[in-house]
Amino acid sequence: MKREHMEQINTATKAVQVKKNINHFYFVACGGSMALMMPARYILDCECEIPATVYTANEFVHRIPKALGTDSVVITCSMRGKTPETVEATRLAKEKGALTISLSHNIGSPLWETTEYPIHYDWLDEPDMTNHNHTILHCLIFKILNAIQPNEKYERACRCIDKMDGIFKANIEKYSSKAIEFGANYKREKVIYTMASGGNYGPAYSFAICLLMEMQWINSNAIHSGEYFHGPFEITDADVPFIIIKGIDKSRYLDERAYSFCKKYTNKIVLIDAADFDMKDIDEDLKGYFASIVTGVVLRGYADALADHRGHPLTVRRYMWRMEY
Ligand SMILES: O=P(O)(O)OC[C@H]1O[C@](O)(CO)[C@@H](O)[C@@H]1O
Repeated sequence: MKREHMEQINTATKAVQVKKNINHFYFVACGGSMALMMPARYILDCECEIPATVYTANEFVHRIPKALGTDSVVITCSMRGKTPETVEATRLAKEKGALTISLSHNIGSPLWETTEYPIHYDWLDEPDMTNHNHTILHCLIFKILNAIQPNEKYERACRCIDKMDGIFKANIEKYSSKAIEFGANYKREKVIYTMASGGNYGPAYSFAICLLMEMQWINSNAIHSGEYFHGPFEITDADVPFIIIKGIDKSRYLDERAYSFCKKYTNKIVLIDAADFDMKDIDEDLKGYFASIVTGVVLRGYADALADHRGHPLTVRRYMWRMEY
């Protein structure tokens, strides 16, 4: 990881450490940037007694959570740093006295200027993927955990961060032919559902709403594996495609149950099982947490292949950033 990224993370962590009675961690962003925060919230929720919630920025702004105040830590994220809802949520949080930390690819953006503790991340043109948003956020979360409740586990987690570039690349390679197969076989589908739970729900949600709906104009919905049996399973049929993620965290059973049922009624399932990920050198008790960000990277490969086979670049939008909304 680049030195400036680590310094920004350490500065933000120190500011959190100074707060003695943190009442709530709020993760606030929009779309893909919000989905990015779900695995981070999952880690905090599993490891720490302080409540953590993910908000879409405009709901945060309009609802203004009652507990938001001087004891709160608000972590916001925006790739371009210009999404008005996210900038406003950060401004509001600061006004309420909360500690604000913001991740952005865009130094000097409105978000960067609004927040107290900005953290930069690189994106696809940076070869070392430990500088990308997912790993920067994981690093921040484990550093915060270690600052507020020191534990050798979190120190080990911080050391795992350096190994993630190799792990991402090994898994991109491992899944590259499967991704191409997916692109070729699914290019004419009008609808593709995703299903996951636990730390993998965020990547599944991001794939559904951003990569399929926004960037490919393919109908989709991210179904929570636990919720599948409470409505969505009624649409299961031989011609209804699903991408099912089986995680290796505490909710794996939910994914296995959904997969077992689904596969009885359709063969149109693309299964991505995190147990097959190449996670060498990651400590056993931390694999589940890191696998969720590998899922996102693997899914991105599937989206690239789909876009390629459809001749529909991921950059094309009809409305986003083009029309008034
Ligand atoms: O991360 P930013 O710059 O706030 O952008 C948010 C927008 O980008 C996406 O995450 C992906 O294009 C959208 O879902 C969302 O509207």
